[in-house]
Amino acid sequence: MLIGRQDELGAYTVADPTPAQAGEHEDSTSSNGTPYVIEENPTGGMRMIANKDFECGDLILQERPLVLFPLEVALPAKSDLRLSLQRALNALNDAKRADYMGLANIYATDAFEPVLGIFMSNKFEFFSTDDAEAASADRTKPFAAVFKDISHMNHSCCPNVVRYWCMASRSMYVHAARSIQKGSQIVTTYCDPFLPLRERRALLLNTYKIACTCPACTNSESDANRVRIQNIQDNLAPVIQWALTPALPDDLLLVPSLEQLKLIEDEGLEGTEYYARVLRRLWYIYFVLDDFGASGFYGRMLRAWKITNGTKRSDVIKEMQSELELIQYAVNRRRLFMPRKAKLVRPVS
Ligand SMILES: C[S@@+](CC[C@H](N)C(=O)[O-])C[C@H]1O[C@@H](n2cnc3c(N)ncnc32)[C@H](O)[C@@H]1O
Repeated sequence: MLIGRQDELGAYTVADPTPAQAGEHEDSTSSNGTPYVIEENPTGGMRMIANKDFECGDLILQERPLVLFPLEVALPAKSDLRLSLQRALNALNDAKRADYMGLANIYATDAFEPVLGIFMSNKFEFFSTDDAEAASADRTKPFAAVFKDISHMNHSCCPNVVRYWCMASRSMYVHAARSIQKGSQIVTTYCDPFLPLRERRALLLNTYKIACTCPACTNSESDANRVRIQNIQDNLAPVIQWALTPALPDDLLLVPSLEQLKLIEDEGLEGTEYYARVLRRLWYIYFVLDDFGASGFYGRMLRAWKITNGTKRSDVIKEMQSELELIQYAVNRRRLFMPRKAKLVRPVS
């Protein structure tokens, strides 16, 4: 069941969810003081800065939007959008309306009215990960929303966060995709980071008036690196095959997997599914090699990645437990075919 009411133009009014409705998602940040601050950017506008150190997987914030629309309502060409926005704003209290009107408006000099310009400048578009109603009816229905804090996050093609929408709690979750030091800027991506540089450049300029200067946009090898990353398969067959063939070298798959991991980290794309693919491989490979320390390390990273990307903790644990059984099976079979080590013969005294 969706929470809140939807008016005839599609805007949702946001009602507080009960804990049960809020669903089972990652725990909140328990930090001393605020985990982030919004401050002026020396190059103009505002930005979000980490106010503490975050580890990969940490929850940075969970925020409910000021306004939320199905995307079909939120297209600027829709003449209803202005009216729908006005209604949504009227439903907010004065403080929240002031928060909305205080957000950046990159279209201030264009023909858009301020409420529209602010919406177009600050909206995030997303799919719901857990809306049972949408899942059965129309799983592909996207939404757009504007947030008081999240909308201050600037763009990078090497984002240090991942975000997902939880329909049950009507909120956006933002997790650290890698370690973020206190004082660093918290940045998300406004576009598909795997688009070629030329296409990202055009999209960012046309839609957000951004000339991106992130590490990926200033590295002439980044496009090729990102193509290589997209070639990483989600296929465990080669790992199982290797595990069942003890004659193959131990590092046959380990070396390329560690290289892939480094490539993704160098490109700042830890939040993408390709990172999870490599973590999963490393978790398997080290397990087969009896290096449980390293296997556990990558297994924990994979678990954090899955939770960070919106899978419920209990589902992740179930998923990973049944995967472990598969690895254990491969390991047992491998042992059967391993050459027995010669027994030590004690000299007869
Ligand atoms: C959703 S707002 C982000 C927060 C905004 N900087 C503010 O002042 O609240 C989007 C706008 O921020 C600016 N922006 C975001 N990322 C940027 C980047 N990487 N470089 C330059 N400007 C950026 C652009 O003006 C963009 O249209």
